[in-house]
Amino acid sequence: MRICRAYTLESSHQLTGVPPTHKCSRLHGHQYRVVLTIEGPVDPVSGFVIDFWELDRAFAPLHEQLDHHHLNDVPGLGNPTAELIATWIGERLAIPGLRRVTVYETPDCWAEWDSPA
Ligand SMILES: Nc1nc2c(c(=O)[nH]1)N=C([C@H](O)[C@H](O)COP(=O)(O)OP(=O)(O)OP(=O)(O)O)CN2
Ligand SMILES: [Zn+2]
Repeated sequence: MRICRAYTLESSHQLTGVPPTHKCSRLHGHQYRVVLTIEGPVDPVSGFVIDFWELDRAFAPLHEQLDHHHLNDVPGLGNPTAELIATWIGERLAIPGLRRVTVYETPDCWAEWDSPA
């Protein structure tokens, strides 16, 4: 079974790996959508793979660091592309069964980090 939990971030950034002529080298912001995907068996007592509240607790410190912040200033996120934000989140979340972190930069553009395990 797979379950998913989505969070919203309002953050600014500018990309440092693109030429100065690229519009994303300039300061701008996005409403990011972060989706955590967890895979595992359904516990026969709780009926849960994992309690959504446990996901909230695990993600809260990262949300605190990212939401309403300039992402370039977050340690480890010097060039905050969707790919590198998804990796940053995936590498910092210790959630049993975490399979995927999806970061939507816009409704039409997203990146997916898959757990190496
Ligand atoms: N592979 C990636 N490509 C791009 C990324 C990225 O993270 N990974 N990021 C950007 C910029 O951050 C840019 O802001 C993305 O927005 P864009 O696609 O331009 O969407 P808009 O909201 O600006 O919509 P438009 O319709 O294009 O105005 C670029 N590339
Ligand atoms: Zn952008």
